Amino acid sequence: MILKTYNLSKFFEGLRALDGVSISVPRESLTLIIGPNGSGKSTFINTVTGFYKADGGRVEYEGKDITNLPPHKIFREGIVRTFQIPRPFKKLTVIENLLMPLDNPGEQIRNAIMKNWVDFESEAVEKAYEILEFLNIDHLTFEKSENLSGGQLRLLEIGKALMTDAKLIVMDEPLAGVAPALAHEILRKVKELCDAGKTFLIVEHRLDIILEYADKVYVMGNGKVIAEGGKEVIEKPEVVEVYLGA
Ligand SMILES: Nc1ncnc2c1ncn2[C@@H]1O[C@H](COP(=O)(O)OP(=O)(O)OP(=O)(O)O)[C@@H](O)[C@H]1O
Repeated sequence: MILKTYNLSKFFEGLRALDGVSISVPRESLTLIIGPNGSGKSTFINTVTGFYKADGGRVEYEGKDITNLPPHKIFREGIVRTFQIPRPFKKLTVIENLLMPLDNPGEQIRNAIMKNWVDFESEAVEKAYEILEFLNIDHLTFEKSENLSGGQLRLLEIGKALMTDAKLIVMDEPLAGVAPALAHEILRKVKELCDAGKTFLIVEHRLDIILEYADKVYVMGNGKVIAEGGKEVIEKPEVVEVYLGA
């Protein structure tokens, strides 16, 4: 297991947003977290990646306790979180956005704006081109990000995550606003990346599209894990019930 949580809890003014969540994320796989609105999925991801402080429990990454480390330290351990709302710098091109590091953008933003390409290491530039090719968006290399479709923006987000060399990529609703054909393409790329050594932890609502790609599924309800298993887990009565009740 690359990531494990033990009884992870997070309270908001008495509300148990996470109520003792224990999950295990197998290496080089796609682990999916589903559940109705407000069940705690985003809170879970935010707590694992250090954006929220846990009120109880433990997070282990590669066997190391990373509970409540600040986000930049968790990032350095090898976990990258892509955001629910893609936020590339709109006026910059795709390649410029890729060359912008996720952890410490300050100096590099200036370089990109000033077009100081020489300041980018040629190794990074080469890697960016390889990633664009792999993601089939190399025709957009010099396109301004504001001209990208929802799905293309998600691919750019994945590209940014790949630039970091993180082993675990955490995504919140990567298919929101993405047309079905491109959504499937994104997921096929995710699976290829799993085969190449990456691990994905994904929160997603579009079960009709994503379920067939999931290696492991956790279902949340009211801040707890109410079911886990393969894709057939959604047929369990307790899962149907939690969705109906929501
Ligand atoms: N920063 C916050 N402050 C107060 N309450 C919060 C905060 N973040 C989340 N909550 C509450 O915690 C509960 C779980 O919310 P969370 O966003 O984790 O659910 P979710 O499963 O991701 O929902 P959705 O699918 O709608 O994104 C909700 O009741 C929500 O209102």
